[in-house]
Amino acid sequence: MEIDIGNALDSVATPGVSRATLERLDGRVADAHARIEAGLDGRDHGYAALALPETADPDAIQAAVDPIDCETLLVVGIGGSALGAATVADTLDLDIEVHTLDNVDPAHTRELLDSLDLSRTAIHVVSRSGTTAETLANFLVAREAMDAAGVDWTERTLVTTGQAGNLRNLAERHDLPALDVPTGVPGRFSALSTVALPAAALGGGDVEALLAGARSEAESLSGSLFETPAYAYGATSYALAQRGWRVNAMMPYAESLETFAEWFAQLWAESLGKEGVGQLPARALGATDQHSQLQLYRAGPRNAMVTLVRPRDRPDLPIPETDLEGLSYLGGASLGGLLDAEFEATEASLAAAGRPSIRVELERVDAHGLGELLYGMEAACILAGELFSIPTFEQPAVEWGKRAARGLLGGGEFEEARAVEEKTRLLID
Ligand SMILES: O=P(O)(O)OC[C@H]1O[C@](O)(CO)[C@@H](O)[C@@H]1O
Repeated sequence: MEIDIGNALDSVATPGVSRATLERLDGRVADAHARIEAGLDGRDHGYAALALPETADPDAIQAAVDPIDCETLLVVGIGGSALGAATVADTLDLDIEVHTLDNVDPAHTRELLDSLDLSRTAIHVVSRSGTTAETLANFLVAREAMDAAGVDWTERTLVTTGQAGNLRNLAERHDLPALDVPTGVPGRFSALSTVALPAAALGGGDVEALLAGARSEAESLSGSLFETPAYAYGATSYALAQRGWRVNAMMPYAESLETFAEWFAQLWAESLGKEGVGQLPARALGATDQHSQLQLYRAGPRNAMVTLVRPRDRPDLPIPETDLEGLSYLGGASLGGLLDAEFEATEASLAAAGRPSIRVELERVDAHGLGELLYGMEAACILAGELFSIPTFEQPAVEWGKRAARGLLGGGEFEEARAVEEKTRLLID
């Protein structure tokens, strides 16, 4: 993963980051790296995520999926328990279809289950806590659909969960194959583990290359942002946030990385959105969102930095020659050439408007490249969390709503549920 922070400098963006600021910030990066290294070595909660390229066990994951014969995998999970697998499945060319059930929309769940040949479908149900209502509800619905189709779901279900919890109990009661979530790794940092790698292993994806890509990023971690791409990204995003750029539009120029932008959104929002700080991650796609969101990023409030991601090498498709008026400049070019021109033009257009962007380049979008990107962004996020001085690995703010929903469903007495009923109303219809 190569990072170019040139367009975040104050010679380009207003306000941008001066080189002197980056030099000063590098002192704090060295301290943060020392903290990260100690946390990694001690396998401390959260930091343990950065050890996954070493601690993940691809053979155990392969052994868990080998008995499963399917054409379709249904990943039932939410947040970090779904986005990693969805990113791996949407980025890599797997030889199975992977669907993610990560919401409780009845119409969507019904439609998805009806569209599947359940006799050729396997379920990977994932929940670190083992108690997440949406995941367990969807699993109960999916297994009932298999029952109704005369399919033995116990033969086609793999579980990834913690040592305890409803899902662990269910796995034990039905003797389901179960993998452990990695110890000390919050969901949003767990893609390179038993949480998302089973989808890759089941679909013939190159798990070793994914981990090798992550390992190459791990080896680049050092005490300086000027030598560590991930830290350059994290530190510069932090410095831009401190200067009012509180939105981070993640804009990959590859359709296969669209879901990666969703994965990044959880990582960045749930890790850094605390104590009044953080950056709002916006999901964008290049070149498509040049025609929807770019107007705002160039001419709206001066609060959005853009992260532009692209592979240097990609399969291409020639544009046929044409004698159509005004189109000859396209004829003979290629879609990849056009996309790269769009990438560079968009980057330059932001600079021309004094708006910061960071360029992220991979050699190509493959298993190794994805491993680099996932690990690199995780390390960048952890570094940014150190600089923001916030508890990166917790997400206490999400619990209020869970208690309220549980109370509304009769799952216990929760004052939050009462607050829902006391909503202030001003109806206009
Ligand atoms: O894996 P679990 O425990 O089901 O949690 C799913 C997701 O829900 C959250 O806890 C937020 O509610 C995320 O941090 C997590 O990725």
